[in-house]
Amino acid sequence: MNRTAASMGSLSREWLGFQQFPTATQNKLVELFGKLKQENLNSLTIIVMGKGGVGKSSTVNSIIGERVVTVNSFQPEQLRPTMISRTRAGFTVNIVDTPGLVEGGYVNYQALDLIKRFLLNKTIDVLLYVDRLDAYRVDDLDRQIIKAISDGFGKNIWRKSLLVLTHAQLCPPEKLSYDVFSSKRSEALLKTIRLGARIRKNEYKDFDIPVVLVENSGRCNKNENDEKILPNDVAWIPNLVKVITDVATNGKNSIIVDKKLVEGSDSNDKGKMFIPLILGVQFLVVKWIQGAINNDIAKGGRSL
Ligand SMILES: Nc1nc2c(ncn2[C@@H]2O[C@H](COP(=O)(O)OP(=O)(O)OP(=O)(O)O)[C@@H](O)[C@H]2O)c(=O)[nH]1
Ligand SMILES: [Mg+2]
Repeated sequence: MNRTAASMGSLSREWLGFQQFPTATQNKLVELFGKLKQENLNSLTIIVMGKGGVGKSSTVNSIIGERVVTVNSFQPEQLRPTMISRTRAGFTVNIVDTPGLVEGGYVNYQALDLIKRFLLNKTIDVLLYVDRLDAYRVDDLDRQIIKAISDGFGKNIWRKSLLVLTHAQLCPPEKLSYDVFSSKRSEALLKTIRLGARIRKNEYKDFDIPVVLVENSGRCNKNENDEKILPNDVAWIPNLVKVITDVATNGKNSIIVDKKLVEGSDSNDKGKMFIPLILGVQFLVVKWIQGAINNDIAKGGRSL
């Protein structure tokens, strides 16, 4: 487990943005990284995925404490994945920002393929699946994108994942309290993740996906220690990093992106093998229904 930044094939820089964090946050992060180092983990590779424009790049910038990737309000920005590596006191964080997986109403399978190729020979320790807290619906597209991630990286990636909800400094609609609103939104998304990843009821415990709320806005409220806080008073940056380290050390295997994974699991091609079989079964079913109808007509004719 002694993967260093050098062996990841990346150029790791001193983490200058770290000093931007308030002292209270810095102390908490140093403690968390210290715990990881005690477990012989000297680096973490985090990948950030989700639909377009949900705040992936903003979240990467918030974690690093610098504007390392471009944030764009009105057009899809990122076309290919980028890896940012920062080292602080012997601990390296590698974080991979990716292009949105849904653009213009469709799952962008090409983008997913690009991400897989980019990650070849890397190990994913944690997946941040990002969406917005301030949205009110989940639809079939959400399920499709989850399914695409599962097909691409294997269902087990959800054992190393957390759900990150941005735009968390909101006033809930109607009379809902903040906590009730955010748990309703989280539950709806978790349900979709279980559905899309085909996680069965008896597996829920094994695929326990934590939810973390995030507010990337510069106008985020702060506590007396100058840490950015949510309406429920949680200092969210140390909380996010804490949950990331929890997931990294949850005892489940990290996802190794090898050649087999990149080339072998093209589910579209796999699906094609079954087309003749499906057509055959369809043919038999149609024949059987036709037979039944003919039978009914024959019987009906007699009873008239
Ligand atoms: N208020 C608020 N705005 C946010 C938050 N996160 C992101 N934004 C804004 O949402 C817009 C899109 O953010 P990005 O970080 O570029 O989103 P993205 O998911 O990286 O987008 P793509 O790379 O195009 O897929 C920008 O205008 C951000 O400033 C947040 O937590 N709160
Ligand atoms: Mg982006």
